[in-house]
Amino acid sequence: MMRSKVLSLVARAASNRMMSTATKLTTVEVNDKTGIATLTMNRPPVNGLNLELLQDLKSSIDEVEGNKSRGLILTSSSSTIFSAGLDILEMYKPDKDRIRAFWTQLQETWLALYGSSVPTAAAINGHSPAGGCLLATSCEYRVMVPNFTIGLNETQLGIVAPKWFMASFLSVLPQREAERALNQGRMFTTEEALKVGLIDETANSKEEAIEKCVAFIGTFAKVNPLARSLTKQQFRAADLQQLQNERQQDLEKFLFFVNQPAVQKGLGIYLEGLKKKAKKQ
Ligand SMILES: CCCCCCCC/C=C\C=C\CC(=O)SCCNC(=O)CCNC(=O)[C@H](O)C(C)(C)COP(=O)(O)OP(=O)(O)OC[C@H]1O[C@@H](n2cnc3c(N)ncnc32)[C@H](O)[C@@H]1OP(=O)(O)O
Repeated sequence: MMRSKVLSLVARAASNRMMSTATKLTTVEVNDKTGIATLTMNRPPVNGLNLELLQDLKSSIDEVEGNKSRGLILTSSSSTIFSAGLDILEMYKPDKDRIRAFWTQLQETWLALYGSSVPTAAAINGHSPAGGCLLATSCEYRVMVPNFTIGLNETQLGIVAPKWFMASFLSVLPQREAERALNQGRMFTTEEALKVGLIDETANSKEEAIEKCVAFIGTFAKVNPLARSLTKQQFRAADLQQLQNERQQDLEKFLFFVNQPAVQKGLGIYLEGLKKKAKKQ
């Protein structure tokens, strides 16, 4: 390795603090110069959102809220996948207690991310279907690397995105665009996502995506943090309150829906298709 590269790695390590090492599925690294935290999902192969990853995500978001970071950038350790969305294995032939805990945790994680008091941005360095898109659209800004896809594809799996998934989508896209894309279960390429406004910028690499997220968060440098965060909360309060008010009904609806034989059959076929595709590669 060239000496300059070694020196730059040493300098970078010195200016970044690893905040959470106890959790294995996410890491939080705070840059000492910018004060911005990078939250990285690390559940190979596809960052499928299972109960444990959702728990780690929630505790990492809480950690960033608590450590006075100037902002939060959400990204992935994979070079091709931001997140494949909910881990379908949590929903297919589910364990009765675990699936309750799983959905409840998903609700909590969304409430924490969408309602976060710090500025949030997603450096989308890979595919981002369904729950992956939910995470990205829960942030305030999105920068995506080319040649990947993003969208809420639930109808393609024979499932229905709940109202709060739609709320995140609608905080980014105009209603007409959001409704059509959701009904179609449309996945957008990076270029299409930029055109329609689902993402804010493109970047040629994960590093560049993070730099652009840092620049976005930097736009708040001269804004009073309390005024900024209360303004954000007011924009998002109705969506957050709606889920808070309906959490139990939302859970029961999900359990009823996911346990329908037709839905189970559809999930089984979809999983089989994914596995066949993986074997061919
Ligand atoms: C009336 C109101 C009612 C309200 C009811 C509410 C009901 C709502 C319910 C649920 C909502 C769900 C939202 C979701 O997030 S569902 C998940 C949707 N995700 C997807 O469709 C993505 C599927 N995956 C892919 O498209 C690809 O895997 C991709 C992410 C593009 C990566 O491709 P590639 O790099 O080629 O990797 P492989 O396809 O080979 O996958 C590697 C292994 O990972 C497994 N895999 C992939 N995705 C998932 C997943 N989401 N869950 C579980 N497992 C997944 C895949 O099978 C491979 O496994 P293996 O190596 O064992 O064969």
